[in-house]
Amino acid sequence: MIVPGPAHGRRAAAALERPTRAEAEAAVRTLIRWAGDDPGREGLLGTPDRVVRSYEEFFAGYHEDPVELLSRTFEETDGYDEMVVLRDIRFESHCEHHMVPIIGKAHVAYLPRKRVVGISKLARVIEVYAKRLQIQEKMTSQIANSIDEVLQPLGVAVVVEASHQCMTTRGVHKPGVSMVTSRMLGAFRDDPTTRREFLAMIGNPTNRVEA
Ligand SMILES: Nc1nc2c(ncn2[C@@H]2O[C@H](COP(=O)(O)OP(=O)(O)OP(=O)(O)O)[C@@H](O)[C@H]2O)c(=O)[nH]1
Ligand SMILES: [Zn+2]
Repeated sequence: MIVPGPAHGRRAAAALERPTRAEAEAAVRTLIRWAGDDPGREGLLGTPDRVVRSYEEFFAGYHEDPVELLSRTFEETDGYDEMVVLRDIRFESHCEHHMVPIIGKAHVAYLPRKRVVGISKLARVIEVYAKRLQIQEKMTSQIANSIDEVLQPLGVAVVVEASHQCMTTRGVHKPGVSMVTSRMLGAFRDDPTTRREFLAMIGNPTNRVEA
Protein backbone atom coordinates (compact mmCIF):
# COMPACT_ATOMS: atom_id res chain seq x y z
CA MET A 1 0.00 0.00 0.00
CA ILE A 2 1.25 3.48 -0.79
CA VAL A 3 1.33 5.63 2.31
CA PRO A 4 1.75 9.29 1.38
CA GLY A 5 4.43 11.07 3.37
CA PRO A 6 3.56 14.48 4.84
CA ALA A 7 5.49 16.49 2.24
CA HIS A 8 3.87 14.74 -0.72
CA GLY A 9 0.55 13.86 0.90
CA ARG A 10 -1.73 15.93 -1.29
CA ARG A 11 0.08 15.04 -4.51
CA ALA A 12 0.09 11.31 -3.70
CA ALA A 13 -3.59 11.37 -2.75
CA ALA A 14 -4.42 13.11 -6.04
CA ALA A 15 -2.40 10.51 -7.94
CA LEU A 16 -4.36 7.68 -6.32
CA GLU A 17 -7.77 9.20 -6.99
CA ARG A 18 -9.44 7.14 -9.69
CA PRO A 19 -9.82 9.12 -12.93
CA THR A 20 -13.17 9.17 -14.66
CA ARG A 21 -13.86 6.80 -17.55
CA ALA A 22 -13.86 9.84 -19.89
CA GLU A 23 -10.37 10.80 -18.65
CA ALA A 24 -9.15 7.21 -19.17
CA GLU A 25 -10.55 7.17 -22.71
CA ALA A 26 -8.92 10.54 -23.44
CA ALA A 27 -5.59 9.08 -22.30
CA VAL A 28 -6.00 6.25 -24.81
CA ARG A 29 -6.67 8.77 -27.58
CA THR A 30 -3.44 10.54 -26.59
CA LEU A 31 -1.51 7.26 -26.83
CA ILE A 32 -3.00 6.55 -30.24
CA ARG A 33 -1.80 9.97 -31.42
CA TRP A 34 1.60 9.26 -29.81
CA ALA A 35 1.78 5.98 -31.76
CA GLY A 36 1.24 8.04 -34.93
CA ASP A 37 -2.39 7.36 -35.81
CA ASP A 38 -5.64 9.34 -35.90
CA PRO A 39 -8.05 8.49 -33.06
CA GLY A 40 -10.81 10.11 -35.15
CA ARG A 41 -10.67 7.60 -38.00
CA GLU A 42 -13.47 5.07 -38.21
CA GLY A 43 -11.52 1.98 -37.17
CA LEU A 44 -10.22 3.64 -34.03
CA LEU A 45 -13.38 5.43 -32.87
CA GLY A 46 -14.44 2.63 -30.51
CA THR A 47 -10.91 1.77 -29.40
CA PRO A 48 -10.65 3.97 -26.29
CA ASP A 49 -13.84 2.40 -24.94
CA ARG A 50 -12.53 -1.11 -25.71
CA VAL A 51 -9.15 -0.41 -24.13
CA VAL A 52 -10.75 0.92 -20.96
CA ARG A 53 -12.99 -2.15 -20.77
CA SER A 54 -9.93 -4.36 -21.29
CA TYR A 55 -8.17 -2.55 -18.44
CA GLU A 56 -11.14 -3.33 -16.21
CA GLU A 57 -10.43 -7.02 -16.89
CA PHE A 58 -6.63 -6.85 -16.80
CA PHE A 59 -6.59 -4.99 -13.49
CA ALA A 60 -9.65 -6.41 -11.75
CA GLY A 61 -7.40 -7.66 -8.93
CA TYR A 62 -7.21 -4.22 -7.32
CA HIS A 63 -10.84 -4.60 -6.28
CA GLU A 64 -10.62 -8.07 -4.74
CA ASP A 65 -9.46 -9.26 -1.37
CA PRO A 66 -7.51 -12.54 -1.17
CA VAL A 67 -8.11 -12.83 2.58
CA GLU A 68 -11.85 -12.92 2.01
CA LEU A 69 -11.45 -15.51 -0.76
CA LEU A 70 -9.49 -17.88 1.47
CA SER A 71 -11.67 -17.47 4.51
CA ARG A 72 -14.14 -20.25 3.73
CA THR A 73 -12.42 -23.46 4.86
CA PHE A 74 -13.49 -27.03 5.60
CA GLU A 75 -12.45 -29.16 8.55
CA GLU A 76 -14.11 -32.50 7.73
CA THR A 77 -11.16 -34.12 5.97
CA ASP A 78 -10.92 -37.41 7.93
CA GLY A 79 -7.48 -36.44 9.11
CA TYR A 80 -6.01 -35.71 5.67
CA ASP A 81 -2.59 -34.30 6.44
CA GLU A 82 -0.66 -34.74 3.21
CA MET A 83 0.38 -32.12 0.75
CA VAL A 84 -2.28 -30.47 -1.42
CA VAL A 85 -0.81 -29.44 -4.77
CA LEU A 86 -2.42 -27.40 -7.53
CA ARG A 87 -0.18 -27.31 -10.55
CA ASP A 88 -0.15 -25.61 -13.94
CA ILE A 89 -2.47 -22.74 -13.01
CA ARG A 90 -2.27 -20.52 -16.06
CA PHE A 91 -2.29 -16.78 -15.40
CA GLU A 92 -1.97 -13.53 -17.30
CA SER A 93 -0.50 -10.51 -15.64
CA HIS A 94 1.12 -7.22 -16.67
CA CYS A 95 4.60 -6.06 -15.81
CA GLU A 96 4.71 -2.87 -13.84
CA HIS A 97 7.64 -1.52 -15.82
CA HIS A 98 6.23 -1.68 -19.34
CA MET A 99 2.57 -2.64 -18.80
CA VAL A 100 2.84 -5.52 -21.26
CA PRO A 101 1.75 -9.10 -20.58
CA ILE A 102 3.45 -11.61 -18.34
CA ILE A 103 2.05 -15.04 -19.21
CA GLY A 104 2.77 -18.11 -17.21
CA LYS A 105 1.84 -20.84 -14.82
CA ALA A 106 1.81 -21.03 -11.07
CA HIS A 107 2.09 -24.12 -8.91
CA VAL A 108 0.85 -23.94 -5.35
CA ALA A 109 1.07 -26.40 -2.49
CA TYR A 110 0.29 -26.35 1.18
CA LEU A 111 0.43 -28.78 4.06
CA PRO A 112 -2.91 -28.42 5.88
CA ARG A 113 -3.09 -27.92 9.60
CA LYS A 114 -6.64 -29.24 10.12
CA ARG A 115 -8.35 -26.85 7.70
CA VAL A 116 -8.43 -27.13 3.93
CA VAL A 117 -9.66 -24.57 1.46
CA GLY A 118 -11.69 -25.00 -1.74
CA ILE A 119 -9.13 -25.53 -4.49
CA SER A 120 -10.72 -22.95 -6.79
CA LYS A 121 -9.93 -20.36 -4.12
CA LEU A 122 -6.21 -21.03 -4.51
CA ALA A 123 -6.54 -20.38 -8.24
CA ARG A 124 -8.58 -17.23 -7.47
CA VAL A 125 -5.83 -15.90 -5.20
CA ILE A 126 -3.43 -16.18 -8.13
CA GLU A 127 -5.94 -14.29 -10.29
CA VAL A 128 -6.25 -11.49 -7.73
CA TYR A 129 -2.51 -10.85 -7.65
CA ALA A 130 -1.99 -11.48 -11.38
CA LYS A 131 -4.64 -8.92 -12.29
CA ARG A 132 -2.51 -6.09 -11.00
CA LEU A 133 0.67 -4.41 -12.20
CA GLN A 134 3.37 -6.80 -11.08
CA ILE A 135 6.90 -8.01 -10.92
CA GLN A 136 7.11 -11.77 -10.71
CA GLU A 137 9.03 -11.91 -7.44
CA LYS A 138 6.42 -9.80 -5.67
CA MET A 139 3.50 -11.77 -7.08
CA THR A 140 5.12 -15.06 -5.99
CA SER A 141 5.58 -13.76 -2.44
CA GLN A 142 2.12 -12.26 -2.23
CA ILE A 143 0.48 -15.56 -3.20
CA ALA A 144 2.49 -17.57 -0.67
CA ASN A 145 2.15 -15.01 2.12
CA SER A 146 -1.61 -14.67 1.82
CA ILE A 147 -2.16 -18.46 1.91
CA ASP A 148 0.18 -18.69 4.88
CA GLU A 149 -1.50 -15.88 6.79
CA VAL A 150 -5.08 -16.99 6.28
CA LEU A 151 -4.83 -20.81 6.42
CA GLN A 152 -1.87 -20.97 8.81
CA PRO A 153 -0.82 -24.33 7.35
CA LEU A 154 2.34 -26.28 8.21
CA GLY A 155 3.90 -24.97 5.02
CA VAL A 156 3.27 -23.25 1.71
CA ALA A 157 5.14 -23.51 -1.57
CA VAL A 158 4.65 -21.39 -4.66
CA VAL A 159 6.55 -21.71 -7.94
CA VAL A 160 5.83 -19.33 -10.79
CA GLU A 161 7.21 -19.72 -14.29
CA ALA A 162 6.43 -17.03 -16.82
CA SER A 163 7.37 -15.38 -20.04
CA HIS A 164 7.67 -11.59 -19.97
CA GLN A 165 6.64 -9.92 -23.19
CA CYS A 166 8.79 -6.93 -22.28
CA MET A 167 11.70 -9.29 -22.94
CA THR A 168 10.24 -11.22 -25.87
CA THR A 169 8.50 -8.59 -28.02
CA ARG A 170 10.63 -5.53 -27.28
CA GLY A 171 13.88 -4.47 -25.64
CA VAL A 172 16.31 -7.36 -25.53
CA HIS A 173 14.04 -9.59 -27.74
CA LYS A 174 14.73 -12.98 -26.23
CA PRO A 175 11.82 -15.29 -27.07
CA GLY A 176 11.71 -18.62 -25.29
CA VAL A 177 13.10 -17.28 -22.02
CA SER A 178 11.05 -18.02 -18.95
CA MET A 179 11.59 -16.69 -15.47
CA VAL A 180 11.15 -19.08 -12.56
CA THR A 181 10.55 -17.82 -9.04
CA SER A 182 9.63 -19.61 -5.86
CA ARG A 183 8.69 -18.95 -2.28
CA MET A 184 8.85 -21.75 0.27
CA LEU A 185 7.49 -21.31 3.78
CA GLY A 186 7.32 -23.57 6.84
CA ALA A 187 8.00 -27.26 6.12
CA PHE A 188 8.76 -26.54 2.45
CA ARG A 189 11.56 -24.22 3.51
CA ASP A 190 12.86 -26.24 6.47
CA ASP A 191 12.53 -29.81 5.28
CA PRO A 192 14.38 -30.76 2.07
CA THR A 193 12.32 -33.98 1.70
CA THR A 194 9.03 -32.04 1.68
CA ARG A 195 10.44 -29.56 -0.79
CA ARG A 196 11.72 -32.36 -3.06
CA GLU A 197 8.35 -34.09 -2.95
CA PHE A 198 6.66 -30.88 -4.08
CA LEU A 199 9.19 -30.19 -6.83
CA ALA A 200 8.84 -33.77 -8.08
CA MET A 201 5.06 -33.35 -8.19
CA ILE A 202 5.19 -30.22 -10.32
CA GLY A 203 7.84 -31.69 -12.64
CA ASN A 204 10.60 -29.95 -14.51
CA PRO A 205 9.51 -26.37 -15.19
CA THR A 206 11.66 -25.78 -18.27
CA ASN A 207 10.17 -25.45 -21.75
CA ARG A 208 6.59 -25.31 -20.57
CA VAL A 209 5.69 -21.65 -20.84
CA GLU A 210 4.34 -20.42 -24.13
CA ALA A 211 3.62 -16.79 -24.78
N1 LIG B 1 13.22 -8.77 -11.57
C1 LIG B 1 12.26 -8.54 -12.46
N2 LIG B 1 12.53 -7.73 -13.50
C2 LIG B 1 11.54 -7.51 -14.38
C3 LIG B 1 10.26 -8.08 -14.27
N3 LIG B 1 9.53 -7.66 -15.32
C4 LIG B 1 10.32 -6.86 -16.05
N4 LIG B 1 11.55 -6.76 -15.50
C5 LIG B 1 12.75 -6.02 -15.89
O1 LIG B 1 12.68 -4.71 -15.39
C6 LIG B 1 13.75 -3.99 -15.98
C7 LIG B 1 13.42 -2.54 -16.16
O2 LIG B 1 14.62 -1.98 -16.57
P1 LIG B 1 14.79 -0.52 -17.18
O3 LIG B 1 16.23 -0.36 -17.59
O4 LIG B 1 14.23 0.47 -16.23
O5 LIG B 1 13.81 -0.55 -18.43
P2 LIG B 1 14.15 -0.61 -19.99
O6 LIG B 1 15.02 0.55 -20.39
O7 LIG B 1 12.86 -0.71 -20.73
O8 LIG B 1 15.01 -1.95 -20.09
P3 LIG B 1 15.05 -3.10 -21.18
O9 LIG B 1 13.88 -4.01 -20.92
O10 LIG B 1 16.35 -3.80 -20.91
O11 LIG B 1 14.96 -2.47 -22.53
C8 LIG B 1 14.09 -4.75 -17.26
O12 LIG B 1 15.34 -5.35 -17.08
C9 LIG B 1 12.99 -5.81 -17.34
O13 LIG B 1 13.43 -7.00 -17.99
C10 LIG B 1 10.03 -8.91 -13.15
O14 LIG B 1 8.93 -9.46 -12.96
N5 LIG B 1 11.04 -9.11 -12.28
ZN1 LIG C 1 8.44 -5.25 -18.36
